[in-house]
Amino acid sequence: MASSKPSDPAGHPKTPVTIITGFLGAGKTTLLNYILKEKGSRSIAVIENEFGEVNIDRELVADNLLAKEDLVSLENGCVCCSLRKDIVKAFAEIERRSRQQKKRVDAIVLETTGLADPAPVAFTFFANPWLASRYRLDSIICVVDARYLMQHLEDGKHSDGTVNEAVQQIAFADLILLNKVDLVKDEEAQQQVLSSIKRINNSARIVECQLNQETGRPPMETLLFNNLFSVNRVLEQIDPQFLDSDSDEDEEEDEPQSPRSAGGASAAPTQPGSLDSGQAAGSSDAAAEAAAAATSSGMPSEPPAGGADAGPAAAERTSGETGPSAVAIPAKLKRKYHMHGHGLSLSGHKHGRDEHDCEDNCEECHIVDGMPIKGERNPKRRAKRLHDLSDVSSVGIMARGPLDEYRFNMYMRDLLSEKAKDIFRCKGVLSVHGYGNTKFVFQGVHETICYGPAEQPWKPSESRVNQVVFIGRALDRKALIEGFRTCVWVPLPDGWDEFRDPRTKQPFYVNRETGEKSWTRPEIACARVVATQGATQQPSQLLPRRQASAPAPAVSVVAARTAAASQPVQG
Ligand SMILES: Nc1nc2c(ncn2[C@@H]2O[C@H](COP(=O)(O)OP(=O)(O)OP(=O)(O)O)[C@@H](O)[C@H]2O)c(=O)[nH]1
Repeated sequence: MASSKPSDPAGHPKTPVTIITGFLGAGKTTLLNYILKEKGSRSIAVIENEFGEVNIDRELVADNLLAKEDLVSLENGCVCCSLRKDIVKAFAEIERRSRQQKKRVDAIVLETTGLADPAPVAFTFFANPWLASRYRLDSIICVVDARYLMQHLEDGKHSDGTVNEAVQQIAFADLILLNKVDLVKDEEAQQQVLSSIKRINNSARIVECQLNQETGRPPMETLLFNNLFSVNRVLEQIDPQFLDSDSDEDEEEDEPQSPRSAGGASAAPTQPGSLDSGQAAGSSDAAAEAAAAATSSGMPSEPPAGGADAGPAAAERTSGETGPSAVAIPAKLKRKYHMHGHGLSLSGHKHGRDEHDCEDNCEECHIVDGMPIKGERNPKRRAKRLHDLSDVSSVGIMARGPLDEYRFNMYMRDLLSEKAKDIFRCKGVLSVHGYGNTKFVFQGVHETICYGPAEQPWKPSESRVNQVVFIGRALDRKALIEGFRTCVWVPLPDGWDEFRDPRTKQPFYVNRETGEKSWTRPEIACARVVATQGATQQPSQLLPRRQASAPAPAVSVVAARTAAASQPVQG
């Protein structure tokens, strides 16, 4: 177990897991930061999943963590599809770290990307014996953006049967935080949002809130350790096939491999996503280490009922050999699951060769205690649901050097005036010229955009790299990068000073010697003159040497393109 004894007020022996879901920009990280700030003496580990090429959330969450080891990042993909296999590895990594540091973990919060379908994520806690033996799904919290919900529901309508992420997120929620109520003043619009939510999910608790305001947040005790997740509710009201396997990915390789089964090979995450190895204390084989640590460390660990305490791989072995596994599910569910899985009667069904009763345990059906055993699964699968993100991509940009405030504002203004509908989300961490050590955070959800200082300034040892990510539909990668490149501040040519129009804040430039005033930044004006006047003017006369020879601002683009951007993926 991750902890010596989780301090779960409900008295559960398993560590509770809270999944935070909700569309891009709804307020998930704001909620997570609130939880981390208000957690009191509880020790909370975080698994944070980021769709974008550049991980901004890690930066935004890190300040509220007691230790950087409390955060495991799953980057550049969705835990519901491309990174699904990494969920178990992330939990194993948390266990490895908590053992190493001899500290308990009371609860784990998993923040999914705004494009994730929570169903396959939740399913993993039932399908994977190792996870199921040590963790319980406490609740799925869906943060809803009151301002953009209607647009997201409408945008997500697919005639081809693919998943609408916004609908799935609400449908699977046990608690819905209807956030940003401050942005919807119109009562009719508020009612429309509320009734749309209720039409999708009328059993979840809905709490209207304003997560970015101290006075608008729900009480902490309603968020964690609330034991709201109910498999029965999911089966009865949302997805009768919830517990059926849904993809080939649930096969053997779903598990982190044991050193034995993998021949010592690394279970390192595969592209496009990656477990945040930067903070993984050098471990790329989290599962193997967890297995080793479990047997060698002096850390007390919970003995799960199924004897699956020696890491995920061991759980795989024991559940297959000795059963029953540690998975405890209600009798009603077992029956339901079993009926599902077989599509036959609860007992006395045919296996092709003989007929027998196997309600709870059946070697032939690979059912132990009513649950499928890893790799020896119930053969019936639910129809695959396409989690189609083929037209959604992310563009990550990293640039060294402070930004020119005005140019960056203009760049964003022009971009959003054209593409706000398609840019679902943009965010970044910025260094801005003229603001000393202040680190700026920039957050955009469609056309709503805001900048503000981060909780912590740039540290002296920190490399000041601007990091920005855009997530949306039909993004023009080249234009985004080129545009951003022009925002990096470069020194003025000698003899020029910058001023600001007091009303519009637009900068203008004055030549000290000649008194010439220009609204265009001199070095660009000079370059244009050169271009248009050709050989009649020498560039070196117009462009001061310092400027002419100044190195181009280093703008680098994160190489990997989000996998989901190029092809539909299963989830
Ligand atoms: N007006 C308003 N803004 C809010 C509220 N809650 C959060 N925000 C802002 O919404 C923006 C997005 O918030 P995040 O918490 O980063 O959203 P997210 O769901 O984590 O975003 P992704 O992880 O990118 O999907 C930030 O600028 C927040 O400050 C609120 O109640 N009202």
